[in-house]
Amino acid sequence: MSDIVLHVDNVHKSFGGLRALSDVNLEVESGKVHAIIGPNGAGKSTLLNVCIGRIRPSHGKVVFDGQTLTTHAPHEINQMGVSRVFQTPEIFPDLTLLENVMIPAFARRDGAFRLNAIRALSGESEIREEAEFILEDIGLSARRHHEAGSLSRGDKRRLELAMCLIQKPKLLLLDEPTAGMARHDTNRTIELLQRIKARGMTKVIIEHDMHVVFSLADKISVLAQGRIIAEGSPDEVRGNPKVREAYLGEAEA
Ligand SMILES: Nc1ncnc2c1ncn2[C@@H]1O[C@H](COP(=O)(O)OP(=O)(O)OP(=O)(O)O)[C@@H](O)[C@H]1O
Repeated sequence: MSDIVLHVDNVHKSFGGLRALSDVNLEVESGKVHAIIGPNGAGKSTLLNVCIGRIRPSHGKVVFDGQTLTTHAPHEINQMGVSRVFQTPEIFPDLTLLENVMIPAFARRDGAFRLNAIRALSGESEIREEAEFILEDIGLSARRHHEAGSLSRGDKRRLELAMCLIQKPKLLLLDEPTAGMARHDTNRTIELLQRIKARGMTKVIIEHDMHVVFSLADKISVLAQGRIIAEGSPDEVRGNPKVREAYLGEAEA
């Protein structure tokens, strides 16, 4: 029997007269990678932002692990076990990579970022060890004492992923995790996400790069003009003529 951890239930979102999402329903299975694809302006980021509490839907709700997310603030949703990687990395450029990865661990433990407590970090050996392990895992260990602002865009995105992983989320939401990366960085990120998948973490991923989508996704939902127009396994979606017309044909042309 399937085990659904995330339900998007009849979600609508309008910005003034513009309908960004219309009657969107999704079911995300525990431990799986669920990709959301679609052309530019389809509503993918809006949907992700509804899931993390940054945008309130005009109608409908999102339920995660039996709790309604749409009535909670972003930091409360984070405390419930939902982490996200944004299109533009949200890191602390003046702090070292190690400090960047340690801070969200305090947020997970204390319920808030303790930016002013950086000097106390050295005493937190358990969290430091965990952060060192994660930096090793994502291949940034050699630069752990460098300032995060000195990293390339691709490495900043991987650092942000590490900042999510230390929170041990039950659900990880990724908004174009490989955007702006060179092919070898993209492949490293795919390999990292495959390793995380093997550990059973549920993921929702928005991605334009079909190589990434077909390498990772168990299920794909296709959004076009704010509506889900197709859903299924990668093979089902690849062969769906509506999808080819709305998106894949365009991407593969
Ligand atoms: N805050 C906002 N105010 C007004 N319109 C918005 C806002 N956010 C998004 N939109 C509009 O809603 C629609 C969906 O945008 P969204 O960013 O969710 O699409 P997307 O599928 O993520 O696109 P892309 O792939 O280009 O990132 C677009 O027409 C966009 O211009």
